[in-house]
Amino acid sequence: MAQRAIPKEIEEKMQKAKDMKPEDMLFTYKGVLYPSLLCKPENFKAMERFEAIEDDILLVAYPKCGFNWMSHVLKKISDAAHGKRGETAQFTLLEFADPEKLQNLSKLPSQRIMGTHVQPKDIPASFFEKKTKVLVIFRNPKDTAVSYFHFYNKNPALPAFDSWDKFFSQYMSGEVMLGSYFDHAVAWEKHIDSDTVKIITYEDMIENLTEGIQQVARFFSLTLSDEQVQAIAQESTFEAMKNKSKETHGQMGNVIFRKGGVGDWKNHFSEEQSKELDTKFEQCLAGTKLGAKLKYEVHCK
Ligand SMILES: Nc1ncnc2c1ncn2[C@@H]1O[C@H](COP(=O)(O)OS(=O)(=O)O)[C@@H](OP(=O)(O)O)[C@H]1O
Repeated sequence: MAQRAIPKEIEEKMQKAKDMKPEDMLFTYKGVLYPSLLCKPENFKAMERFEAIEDDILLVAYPKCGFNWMSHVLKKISDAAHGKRGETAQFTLLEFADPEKLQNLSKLPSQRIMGTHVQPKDIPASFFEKKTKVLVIFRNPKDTAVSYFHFYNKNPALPAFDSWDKFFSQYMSGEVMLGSYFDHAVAWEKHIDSDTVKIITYEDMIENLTEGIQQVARFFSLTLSDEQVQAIAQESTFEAMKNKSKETHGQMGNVIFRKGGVGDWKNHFSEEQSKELDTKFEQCLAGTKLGAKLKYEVHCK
């Protein structure tokens, strides 16, 4: 039986979306939009006080950059390295955990694996103070936008967009859940030389999943045999994960595992939109290490 990645309680909360007006589905906290059904302002207050420890694992991603993929890979790596089978504690996003749940997280035995979609400035300070290792997965901004557009339209807990053009314009201005892709990218660029932060890209994982798994394991000082790496790679392809998604993600399976891969932006962007995003990328990330890592010329031109 595959382990559930989306807890039943989150699915139950999302059922309430049927009774909600689209305008009530998101709320603003400190200038950023969050999903009303899953986050509450008190969650963020409790997060500020959360105590990380050095051997925790924190996975961070802007929405649609490959969080579910990497969280699956991480759990498999941790289970294999620690000789467990599907036992690694199920984790939820820190911002979705109410204060009581966050308190309970504190009682979990190590090695805890946690995740978040928030910007570095909103990550509990203790992660940085304790030098906890933080893995960040990024994806090129054009495919991220397309994935996000479909997510908004398929996710019952988010207000649907009646056109790609409308979504694109809000994505560019950062008026989407979790804010601007570019604010996240610029913020992570400042951490790129840190020994405790590793940034990996979706596209590099697509190109060489085995190498991606090895890099992640090495970063967390977890030792895997070649056979274990191969087995994790086989269980972590898009097809393998999509096939199991009903079991692991319930009704959200089809919403999250949509198409996978690189380049779907070419089926959505107009030439003008493509140029607009090129200019924004140039302004925010040209000449930066994260900009180079994203291989924009290869994946976005
Ligand atoms: N194993 C594997 N291989 C390749 N691609 C994968 C995989 N698992 C998930 N995905 C794709 O990742 C996109 C979803 O991103 P997230 O998991 O970050 O979404 S979320 O923000 O947490 O809802 C979404 O991208 P799109 O298909 O382009 O929409 C998923 O299909």
